Amino acid sequence: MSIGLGLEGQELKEYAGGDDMIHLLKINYYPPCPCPDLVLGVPQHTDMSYITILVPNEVQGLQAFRDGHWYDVKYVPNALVIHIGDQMEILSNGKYKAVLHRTTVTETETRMSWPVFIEPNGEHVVGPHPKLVNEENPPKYKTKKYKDYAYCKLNKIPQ
Ligand SMILES: O=C(O)CCC(=O)C(=O)O
Ligand SMILES: [Fe+2]
Repeated sequence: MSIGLGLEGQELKEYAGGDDMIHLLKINYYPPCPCPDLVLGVPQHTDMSYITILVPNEVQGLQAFRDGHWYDVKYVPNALVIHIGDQMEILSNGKYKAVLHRTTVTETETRMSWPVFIEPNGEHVVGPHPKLVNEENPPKYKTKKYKDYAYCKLNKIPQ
């Protein structure tokens, strides 16, 4: 991903916090629902992380939004799903876009997923990488501590 932005191989990871980055495992459990058309498992959102590495069980349910449509993210046995999250969008000054996604439920089957959110520690300051901004490409995002970003996002306060 670093090379994709024209940086050296390790530069993005180093600026993102290197080995101080946090790996946060969440376990999602979506039981069967009698009215699957009326509810969502998780409402639409982007993840706050840099990236999310997700292992789903075999029950279809994850959807991603693109060009005005929701698309099923097809279950592929033994494959990992990688989401780009908000911090990666910020770090790349908007070149990589955080993916809007949601989950549906079914009437008969239990879905589970195990996302690992790779994110900065709370004190880490995140903003567009200095090598990706200049006069023609001014920063599109504020630079702030991750804990302050998370506070605003969770409390729906503008960033
Ligand atoms: O269950 C899934 O596939 C996605 C869950 C999710 O988006 C989340 O926990 O942030
Ligand atoms: Fe998510």
